[in-house]
Amino acid sequence: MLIAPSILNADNMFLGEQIQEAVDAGITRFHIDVMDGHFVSNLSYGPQLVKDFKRHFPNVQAEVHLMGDKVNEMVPVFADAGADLIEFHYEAVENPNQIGSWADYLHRHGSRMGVALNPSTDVKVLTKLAAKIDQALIMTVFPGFGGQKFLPDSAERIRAAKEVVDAHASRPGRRVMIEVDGGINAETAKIAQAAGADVFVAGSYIFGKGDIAGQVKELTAALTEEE
Ligand SMILES: O=C(CO)[C@H](O)[C@H](O)COP(=O)(O)O
Repeated sequence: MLIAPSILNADNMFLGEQIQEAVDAGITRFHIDVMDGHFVSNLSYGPQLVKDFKRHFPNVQAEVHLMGDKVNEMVPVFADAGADLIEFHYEAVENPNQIGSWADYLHRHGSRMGVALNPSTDVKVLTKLAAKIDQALIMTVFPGFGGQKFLPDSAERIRAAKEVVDAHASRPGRRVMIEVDGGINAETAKIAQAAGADVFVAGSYIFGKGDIAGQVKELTAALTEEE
């Protein structure tokens, strides 16, 4: 189980301090939402943010969620910036048969690769990708903005995605992580976990309540408590 706070809801004027507070509370990976104003109607960060992040936090993972159309241009840019994992949208790629070669490219660069699926995309598309990718990001809201509500059919989609990746992960022991993103709080994280999620992206729940360490603690407790 891994919690990856999305910095989208952090206070940009105090970003370093807020990341440090989450690190001190036990966070080892951050989710960096990159939005192009076209694939989604919002704008956010660029490669300089990833470079600065890795300069200040070299031992903390930077996971980049590309919400943009220009996958072929952006993947190398963010790999060079030092991203530890890059995930782009299945809906944004022109030719899904090329996704496997991006996995090879990123592995050669020492990064990992994920594919993100919008709530309206059939998780069966993962069948052909599972042997190559490291992570499947199952969006639990439509991408673009933080602070939305976890979609009610998400548990079913997570369960179905897990079944597909487990069945097609190429060799025994190779595990494709299932990540969820959107509307994650202590309650929805447990629903997602019960359905098979491994990585939990939370933005407003961690950064929007004025007590980052307390929120990390609460989410960690919810995801580790015995039933
Ligand atoms: O990808 C995203 C938006 O497209 C964000 O990571 C996500 O929405 C996190 O915010 P919150 O936890 O507040 O829903």
